Amino acid sequence: MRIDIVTIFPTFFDVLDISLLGKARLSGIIELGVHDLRDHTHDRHRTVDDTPYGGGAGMVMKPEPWGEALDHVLGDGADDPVVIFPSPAGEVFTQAIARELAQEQHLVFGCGRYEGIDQRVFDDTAARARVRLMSIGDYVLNGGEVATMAMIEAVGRLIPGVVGNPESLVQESHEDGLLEYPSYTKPAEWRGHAVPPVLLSGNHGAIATWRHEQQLERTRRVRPDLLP
Ligand SMILES: Nc1c(O)cccc1[N+](=O)[O-]
Repeated sequence: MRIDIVTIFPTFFDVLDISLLGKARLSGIIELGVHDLRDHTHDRHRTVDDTPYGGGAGMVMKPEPWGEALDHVLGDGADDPVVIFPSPAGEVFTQAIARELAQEQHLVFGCGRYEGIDQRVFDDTAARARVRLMSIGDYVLNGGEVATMAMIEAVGRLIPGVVGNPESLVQESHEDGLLEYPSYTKPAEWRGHAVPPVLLSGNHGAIATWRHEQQLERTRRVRPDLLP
């Protein structure tokens, strides 16, 4: 998979050189390009924003630099890219969407800042690529970089070969629509807290039953909205 990111803060993504995603890049499983939007400006101040038509507070990101940057990143579009713009006005990013995106050949993330990106950038891009505005939650961030990082991690770890043991992807929160069960490791007793005896029983059937019951109880208590 190829991932491209357009941002005014390219060094924000230096962290993608480490850990699992860094290894995936070294092994060629993931190819990453980070592009500075200001490289697609042509004035002395490398201007990327301007005042909003219709008035209002804040600044809006200009269409020209975005148009040029996305022309560069999308190329002829032969690999059928999906262009994702993190936005509070987007569809909610879920594990199911992460699984969908992990099947794609080419993802492009457009990180907006200020009051957002001129709408015509979305419209112009949608004429030549699949465009999705995506939200990671109902709260206010200063831009799309943090959301992009979260989505890249959620998608990247699902790409075959990125996570060493694929089994570890199966029993996780949201993977089966439920929250994950509580986990324990040695010692069997710690500060007066004992590990649930069933986990020490060696009875795999009973352990599986207990874990599913814990998932249901936790989901009912914390995230009843996830239950059918
Ligand atoms: N919530 C938010 C925002 O306020 C700004 C950019 C992106 C997001 N988001 O992805 O959720």
